[in-house]
Amino acid sequence: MSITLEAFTQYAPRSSRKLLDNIALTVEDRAFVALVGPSGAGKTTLLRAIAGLYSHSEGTLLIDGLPIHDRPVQDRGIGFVFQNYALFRHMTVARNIAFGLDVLPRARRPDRAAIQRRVTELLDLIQLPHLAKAYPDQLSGGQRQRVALARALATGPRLLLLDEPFGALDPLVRRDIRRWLRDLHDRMNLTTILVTHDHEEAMDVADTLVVMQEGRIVQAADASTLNGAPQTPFVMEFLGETLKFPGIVRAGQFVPDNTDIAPFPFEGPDGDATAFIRPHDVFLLPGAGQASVEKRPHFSNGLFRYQIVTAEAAFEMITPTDLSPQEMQNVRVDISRGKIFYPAAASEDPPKPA
Ligand SMILES: Nc1ncnc2c1ncn2[C@@H]1O[C@H](COP(=O)(O)OP(=O)(O)OP(=O)(O)O)[C@@H](O)[C@H]1O
Repeated sequence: MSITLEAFTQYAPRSSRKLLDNIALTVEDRAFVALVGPSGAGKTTLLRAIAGLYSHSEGTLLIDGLPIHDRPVQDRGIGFVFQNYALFRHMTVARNIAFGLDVLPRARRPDRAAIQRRVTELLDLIQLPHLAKAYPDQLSGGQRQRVALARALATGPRLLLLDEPFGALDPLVRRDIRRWLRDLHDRMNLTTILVTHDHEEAMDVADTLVVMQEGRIVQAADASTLNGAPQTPFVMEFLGETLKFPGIVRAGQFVPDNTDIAPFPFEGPDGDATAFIRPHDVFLLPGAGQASVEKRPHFSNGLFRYQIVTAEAAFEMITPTDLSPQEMQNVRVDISRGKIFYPAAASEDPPKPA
């Protein structure tokens, strides 16, 4: 199922306040898209708008090429899973899954045997056939979340909208269930939109990440484009630990204010600018400067952290190399893999909430 939003603006109820501002987004049929961004960025609002849950909007919202409100709710083919998965506690797992079919108008409702078959299929799909008669309180968080997904899938939706569905799960279960979800998405030819504030989760599971800030989309791209070519400082900082070094672009070079950081070639207009860089893209030039380096006690995923102390600032870098004492003396710092932003790029970011 494809979704197209053009110049889409969503207002708060009975107010002229814009919750979504001039959204342009295309989600192709069978795509897996993650909406990411800080709290209050408008992720849930956008998901609910796509479900057609709001009025009071302007612009275009098409589902498979048709305005969403032209279709009756039951014909939209949308399954929704919320963060708190809200299973009915007094119903068994099987009844929870059957719920969406049980409440269909009589003319559209499958007969009892067909509903039973569908529930059995879905229990197999979520790998919980033995828990048909269990109650939600008897399940783990991961199992409950799978039941919530099965319930959303019962009516055969083509579009799955998921609002922070893994929020309550521990990290290992979270990773397993999102891989499982991705596999399910592929096997069932679904179109899936997932809201998460966890960009690593989004990169792990989605084809496209839509980065939101203050009701707007700041960049929509695959993970490697976002990492390699973030469009604004906000996107770069949102996606991971970032070091910032102010300086100036002059005659084809970026010259950092901090003299312990080596200038490097950069083609761009002359003027004030800031180099943004990930700590693992920082390198050292031993014997070329005055900065000192100290090893930090943290070691994880085969990576070492080092504290670099320059005359002007101290910051940390990450490297797989266990540096020798010689490599840690009188260093100059190489940040030539950094991304340069001019002040205008920063001011294009919407203001941060107070
Ligand atoms: N019904 C409403 N009336 C007024 N303001 C609203 C309404 N719903 C949401 N908002 C506001 O819209 C903004 C976006 O909220 P939304 O829940 O979409 O953000 P989010 O990115 O999903 O955040 P979170 O990660 O915290 O869930 C917030 O400032 C919120 O207060």
